[in-house]
Formats: sequence, C-alpha cells, structure tokens
Amino acid sequence: MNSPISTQVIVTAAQMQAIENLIFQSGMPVAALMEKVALKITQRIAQLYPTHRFPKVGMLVGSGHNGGDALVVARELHHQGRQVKICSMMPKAKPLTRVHTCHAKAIGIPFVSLTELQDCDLLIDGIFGFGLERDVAGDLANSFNLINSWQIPILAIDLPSGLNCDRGDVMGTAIRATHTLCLGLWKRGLLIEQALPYIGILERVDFDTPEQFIIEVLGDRHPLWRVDPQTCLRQYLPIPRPISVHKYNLGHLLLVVGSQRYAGAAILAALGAKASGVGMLSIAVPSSLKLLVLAQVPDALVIGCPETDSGAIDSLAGLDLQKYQAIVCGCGLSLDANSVVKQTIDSDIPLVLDADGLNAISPVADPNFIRKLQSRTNPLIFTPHGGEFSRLFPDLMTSDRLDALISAVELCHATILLKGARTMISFLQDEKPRLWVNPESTPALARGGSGDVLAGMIGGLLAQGLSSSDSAIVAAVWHSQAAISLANQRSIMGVDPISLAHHLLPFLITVAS
Ligand SMILES: NC(=O)C1=CN([C@@H]2O[C@H](COP(=O)(O)OP(=O)(O)OC[C@H]3O[C@@H](n4cnc5c(N)ncnc54)[C@H](O)[C@@H]3O)[C@@H](O)[C@H]2O)[C@@H](O)CC1
Ligand SMILES: Nc1ncnc2c1ncn2[C@@H]1O[C@H](COP(=O)(O)OP(=O)(O)O)[C@@H](O)[C@H]1O
Ligand SMILES: [K+]
Repeated sequence: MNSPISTQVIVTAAQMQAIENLIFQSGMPVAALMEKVALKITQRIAQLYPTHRFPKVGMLVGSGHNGGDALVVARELHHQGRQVKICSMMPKAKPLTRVHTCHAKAIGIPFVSLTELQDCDLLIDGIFGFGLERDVAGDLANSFNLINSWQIPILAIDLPSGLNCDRGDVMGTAIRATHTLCLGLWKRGLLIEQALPYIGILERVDFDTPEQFIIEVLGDRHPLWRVDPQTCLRQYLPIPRPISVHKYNLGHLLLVVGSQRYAGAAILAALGAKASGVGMLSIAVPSSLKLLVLAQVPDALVIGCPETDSGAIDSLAGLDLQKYQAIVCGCGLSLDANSVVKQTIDSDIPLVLDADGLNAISPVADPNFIRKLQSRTNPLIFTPHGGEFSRLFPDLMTSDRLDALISAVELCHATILLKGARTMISFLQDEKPRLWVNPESTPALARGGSGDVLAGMIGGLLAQGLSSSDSAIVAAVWHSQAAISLANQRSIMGVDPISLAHHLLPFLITVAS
C-alpha cells in the first residue's frame, strides 16, 4: 500500500504525544499548532454543518488542549456570525486553554450552564482528547449522559470524550458523537470495533505532521496501519492482463467446499472467485452436489468427490493438488471433512482456510502442528470471524482484538484476516508483525454467506499471483466497498451475498473511472 505515511499510520496517545513534542521542540509554538488545527476544524464544520441550518452552536470545553482547540473554534464560529455558547465543563484549565477562555469572554461569547446548551443545533465536544487519564465519573459522567440524551448532532474534536484513545473502550461513560474529526494521525482506539457506536462518521484532519518526526518515534517497522480504500483499489484492481495471455497463465484456483448440509456456500465462494477474474476455476464438492453447482457455475470444472454418509467430502482421492496455484478450503465443508482439510495443508499449495477449514484445526495448540504451519513455504491465509478466532486461539482471545490477532500471527506465521465490522489483516513482514485495518464497511454484510464470497475472492487473487497479505487486504476492501455501494442502491437490506457477488465487477468500473 503506497501513500504518505501520515495518511495511513495508526498511533497510540503516547506516540502522538511524542511526535507532537518533537514538533514543539523543533520550534513550532504550541499555540500556533492549536490555531492551525482549530482553523481546519472550523473549515470542516462550515462544510458539514452550514450556518443556515445550524445557527446555534454549543461548545463543550474541557480543561486541556482539547478544550483549547474548542475555544479557538468557538472564536472563529462567533466571528463568522454563528450564535455560539460555551459551557466550561471543568473548573481549572491549562494556561493556553485559560487565555483562550479570557479572550472568548472578552469578545462577548456567553459562558453558560450545561442545560442552556439544550436548544443548540450542533454541539462541539472539546472535553477530552488523548489526555483522558482515568474514568469519567460523578457529576461529569451525569453531564455526559444528559448530553447524549438530547439527540443533538455532536462533532467530537480528536475523539469522543470518554473513549480510551488506545483501546477504544468507554472509560466510565462517553459522548456519542455523530462525527469525529481525528487530529493529525489516526488514533488506535478509533479503529477498534467497540468504539464504533460512539464515533459516528470518522475523518482525519491533517496538520502536516512532518514525516521525519513520525519515523523518529515509530521507527521504520511500525506494526499498525489503516488501509486507504480508494488508494488500495486503484493500486491493485483490475489486475492487468497481457494482451496475448492464455487462461492457464491467469491462475488455476481449486475450491474445496460444500456439503449436503451447506451446499450454498460452495456456490457463493465460486461466485466470489469468478469475480476475481481468475483464469481457471475448479470446485471439489461431494459428488451429490456436482450437478447443482455446475448449473450455477457452468464455467467451472466441478469435481464430484467421494462423500461420507453425512454428505461431506470424504477424500480428494485422485486429485493432483500440485497443479493449482491456490486452494480455498472450508466454506460449507461441515465438520465431517477434517481429513480433507489436513490434506490441503500438507500440500503446501498457497491456501486459504475459511469456516469449517478453520474449525477442523481448532484449537491450534499442538506444538508439532504449529511447527508444520510455520514451516510451510507457500502462503497460508486464515479468515476467521470472532467466534472462529476464539476457537482457533482460545488462549489469545483478549479484549483487545489487535493484540490478540498479532499474537496469533506470531504463533503460526500465517496471514490472518479477522472478520467483523472493522476487518483486520495481520501477517509477518521481514519477520515482524504488521496489521492493516479496513476502516470502512457496512452492517449490510452481516448476513449468512457474505464471508463465503470473500473467501472465494481472496483465493482468486492469490491464484493470480498477489501476495497473501495483498490478496487478503484487497479482497476485504473490495468486498466492503462493493457492499457499501450496493447498500446505497438497494438499501442496507438488499446486500444478499449473490447480489453482492454480482455487484463486485460493476462496482470496480466506478472506482477506475
Ligand atoms: N498542543 C496543541 O496545540 C495541540 C493540541 N491538540 C489537542 O490537544 C489534545 C490533547 O490535549 P491534553 O494533553 O491537554 O489533554 P486533554 O485535553 O485530552 O485533557 C486532559 C485534561 O483533562 C484532565 N483529565 C483527564 N482525565 C480526566 C477525568 N477522567 N476527569 C477529569 N479530568 C480529567 C487532565 O488532568 C488534563 O487537564 C488533543 O486531543 C487535541 O485535541 C492536538 O490536536 C494538536 C496539537
Ligand atoms: N456489522 C458489520 N459491519 C460490517 N461488516 C460486517 C459486519 N458483520 C459482518 N460483516 C462482514 O460480513 C462477512 C461475514 O462473514 P462470515 O461471518 O464468515 O459469514 P458467513 O460464514 O455466513 O459467510 C465478513 O466479511 C464480515 O467482515
Ligand atoms: K473530544
């Protein structure tokens, strides 16, 4: 993923603080940076919340520099003709915040009690930024709950007050913002799933953080990154195709999928794989499903395998796995096909393990098996959702998904795509863990079968020669962006997996143009 570091790197509060300190030590005055940041916030407010619709703005001001930012914004909005009111949420303030308070009073902006903000059209949350140190409690917590009950749009400066900047969890209670303007670099806590109900629409306000200071603090092997969806799609898709190429040069993908119980998963994975543009697609299914699958995917080679009494694939006997560039194993396989899963792992062909392919190896605990995973020379991708991840790595599941995911990657040396509202992809790069967060998606994807489409897409990209990490990242971004686009056309209820699979390619055309 190539674009400026500052647009993609994810930092903790301590790292952001250290980078800001380098900016200040190099000569930039703190007050000057505050002016710059606040002016940019003011510009964005003017675009998002125009004066004619949001004339009355209430400022919630804390004691630190988050409050200072809010006071500068208040001053500017006042000069632009808005009816601004300020509520100081805390008695004491840092010196810079104090002087902005004096100035705001001197120019006639009213300072009011909290309840007097109830008639505002917009609230600006400048109570806490990354300086929150302990749980919000007592009267302040009551005030937060009151503010949240008003149903007034709230724009949070840097992060919603009360949210832990690093872990994304609520410290006592937190402001439920409708919009969050993250300042400078992406904060770790804002990319974590549990923070989503508090953040609303998330944007970053850039203040030209010098790249050398970022590298000085983070080093050149920083683990946490946020994918920029548009850059990612434009960089990788559509996969270019030489003019005189033939189908066997465009990857041959094998899907090992389906059972009598979960026949549809085989078709959904196949539709995802087809959309990837892979040259040849073979699908191994229990023999009783062969005609059903062939009817849906006539362009694939459908292989009917011997099946168990329960209707699962019994063996891949007679299949030469070495002739495929990639295998996807697991969608709808059921738990009766475990020996088949082991066979695909032993083949050492680039492999995506999904769903029952993961259940078959859960938990990953046996040291010999872990050594076998580590010693594979070809890519191995796991695509668990949260439940599958907990079964795979029961000892690693902590409240912090990012840490848990990185530990799992370090344990088994696979690329792991952890599915959810904020899908994360982690892998080893130069023997060090790296983690990318896919920052945009839609709950329209929360329905059975979405993940099967994704597994097929990853396999298709892998078979065409993308690396395991690129295949997982590009597929996750493509899948979620296409779902957002389809939800815009058909509503959030209209993103069934078949429609999604059919929308993947028309959507790509809109990205390229
Ligand atoms: N220095 C600058 O000019 C810049 C300021 N920025 C802003 O500054 C913010 C960070 O400023 P600060 O470090 O002053 O921190 P905050 O403004 O986030 O708040 C810290 C203050 O709150 C108090 N506090 C912490 N937890 C509390 C609790 N639970 N109950 C009551 N009081 C509590 C602390 O004692 C401290 O006074 C950023 O989030 C951002 O908004 C940056 O965006 C850009 C540069
Ligand atoms: N609330 C949500 N917001 C965004 N994406 C979601 C949400 N819930 C699920 N998804 C996505 O939908 C897909 C579901 O996959 P999975 O759980 O494997 O379902 P299935 O096995 O039924 O196909 C994943 O890509 C996941 O990231
Ligand atoms: K805030």
